[in-house]
Amino acid sequence: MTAQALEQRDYAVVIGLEVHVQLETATKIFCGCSTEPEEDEEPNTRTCPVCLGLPGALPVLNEGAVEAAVKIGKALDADVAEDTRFHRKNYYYPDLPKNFQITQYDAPICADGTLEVSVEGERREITIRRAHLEEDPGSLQHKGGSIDSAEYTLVNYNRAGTPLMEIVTNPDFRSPKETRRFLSKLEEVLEYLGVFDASRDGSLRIDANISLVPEDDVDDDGTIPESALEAANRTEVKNISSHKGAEQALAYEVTRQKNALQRGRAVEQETRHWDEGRGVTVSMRSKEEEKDYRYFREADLPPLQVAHWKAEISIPELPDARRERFREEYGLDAESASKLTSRKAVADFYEDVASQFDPDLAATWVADNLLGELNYRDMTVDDVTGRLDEFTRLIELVAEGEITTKNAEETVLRQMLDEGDDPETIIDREGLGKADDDEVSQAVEAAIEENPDAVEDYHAGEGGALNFLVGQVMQKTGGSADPGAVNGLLRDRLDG
Ligand SMILES: Nc1ncnc2c1ncn2[C@@H]1O[C@H](COP(=O)(O)OP(=O)(O)OP(=O)(O)O)[C@@H](O)[C@H]1O
Ligand SMILES: [Mg+2]
Ligand SMILES: [Mg+2]
Repeated sequence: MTAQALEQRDYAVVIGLEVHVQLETATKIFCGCSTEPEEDEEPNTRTCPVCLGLPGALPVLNEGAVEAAVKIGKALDADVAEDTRFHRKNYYYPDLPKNFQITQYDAPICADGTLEVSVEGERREITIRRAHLEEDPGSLQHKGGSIDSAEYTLVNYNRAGTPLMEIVTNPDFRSPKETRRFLSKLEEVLEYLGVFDASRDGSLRIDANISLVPEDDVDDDGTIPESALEAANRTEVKNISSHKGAEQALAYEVTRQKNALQRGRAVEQETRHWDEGRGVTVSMRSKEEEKDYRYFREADLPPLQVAHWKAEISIPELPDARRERFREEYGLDAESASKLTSRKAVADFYEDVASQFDPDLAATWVADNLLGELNYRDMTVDDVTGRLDEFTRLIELVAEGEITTKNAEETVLRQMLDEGDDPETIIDREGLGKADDDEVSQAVEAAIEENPDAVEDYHAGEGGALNFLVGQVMQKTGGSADPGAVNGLLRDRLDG
C-alpha cells in the first residue's frame, strides 16, 4: 500500500470512564468482615460465609457504604435517589464466588452529576451518567505469566465484598490527558469527603472506554451527536489502577485505533487489558452486552429508602471552594492556594498555622518548607498532624529572632522529621541559638583581623570581598548570626 492510499481522515478522540472506588468503611458491604488488609495477611482469611458466597448466607447492607454513596452524590451535584434497589449481575469468573455480583441496575443511588476540571487553563465540565453501589470481587494472582499467558491463577477472597462505588461518566473526555485531570480531581473530592483512602493498593480502578469519531460528525460547537457515538466502535480497557496508567493506556489506544483506521481496517468493539509492565493493551474478548448479564432483582435485600439519609447527611467544603476562599481570605496566589488545598489534611493544617501567624508566612512554611521536606521523605502531612504545636513553635522561634530562618529550615525542621525531636531539643543539641551581639561583634573583628587581603579588596571596590567576610563571620558563629545584620556590621566597621 502506498502512503497516498492511506485514509487521511481526522478523528475526534472520545473517552468515557467507569471508575471503581473502594469506599473507606470499617467492614464489608454485606457482612461484618474487616475491609482493612492486615500486614502480611494470609489469603482467604478475612472472609465469612457471606463474602465467600456459601449457600444460604444472607447479605446485610452496611449503612456506612450508603452514607458514603450519598456524600459522593452530593459532592458530584448528582440526583440522589429517594429509593433505590439492588440487582444481581450474573457472570462466571473465579473472582466471584456466588457467580453473580450484587450491584445496582435500573435504580442507581446517584445519577446525573458533574465534576469540573481545568485542563491547560480551560474549564471543562465532565458529566456523570450514574454512580452506584456494588461489591468488589476477589482478586486474582496470575502465576508464571500475565493474564493471557499464566500457568495458573490463585484466587484471594479477602477483597471480596469491599464496598465499591462505580462512577460512570458520559463520553465527555476529548483527550487522555483530560482523564488524568479528572481522576486526580475526583480523588481530591473523595478524600475531602473522607470516604476514600488513596494510599490503599487498588482503591481506585478504572475501565476506560475509547473510540475515534470522524471530525465530520462533530457539531460546530464541539458536541457529538448520540448517533455518532453509537456508530463508533469503542474498546473498553480494563485493569487500569492509576491516573498515569489511564493516560498511558488511552494514549496507546488512540495510536492503535488511528493506525487501524488509516489502514482502512475497522476498530473491533472489544474488551482489552492494560498491561502496565509492557505499556500495551491486549485484546481479551469481544465486549459483553447487557443481556449477557441476565440482571435480576436481588431478592435477599429489601428496597432501600435513602430519603432520610439524603436529608441528614451534609458534606464539607470541597477543594474548589476552599481554594477560592484561601485566595480571598488569606490573599494567597493561585499556586499556593492550590498546593494547600489539594488534600484536606494539608488545608486544615495550614488554617491552624495561619490562625497564629501572618497568612503569607504560614503559606511559606507549610506549602514550601514543610510539604517540600515531607515530599522528599515520602511522608505526608498525616505524619505530622499531631505535631502542629511543635511546628508552630519553630515558626515562633524564628519570628522572635531566637534562631535564623536558614537554621530553622535546613537543620531544625529536617531533624524534627528525621529524628522526631522537638525544636528546642534540636536547637540545644546543635547549638543553634542565635549568637548574641557580643559574639557577633567579636567574630566581625576576628574576620577583619585575619583577612587583611579581603579588607584591602573591599576598599578597592571588589564586590566579592564583602561576601567572603560575611561568610567568615557566619562560619565563626556556627551559622547562628543573621547574615543581613553581619553585612551591615561589616560595612559600618570597614567604612567607618
Ligand atoms: N462512543 C463512545 N466512545 C467512548 N466511550 C463511550 C462511547 N459511548 C459510550 N461510552 C462510555 O462507555 C461507558 C460505559 O457505557 P455503558 O454504561 O453504556 O455500557 P457498558 O460499557 O456496556 O457497561 P458495562 O461496563 O457495565 O458492561 C461510559 O463511560 C460511556 O461514557
Ligand atoms: Mg460494574
Ligand atoms: Mg463498561
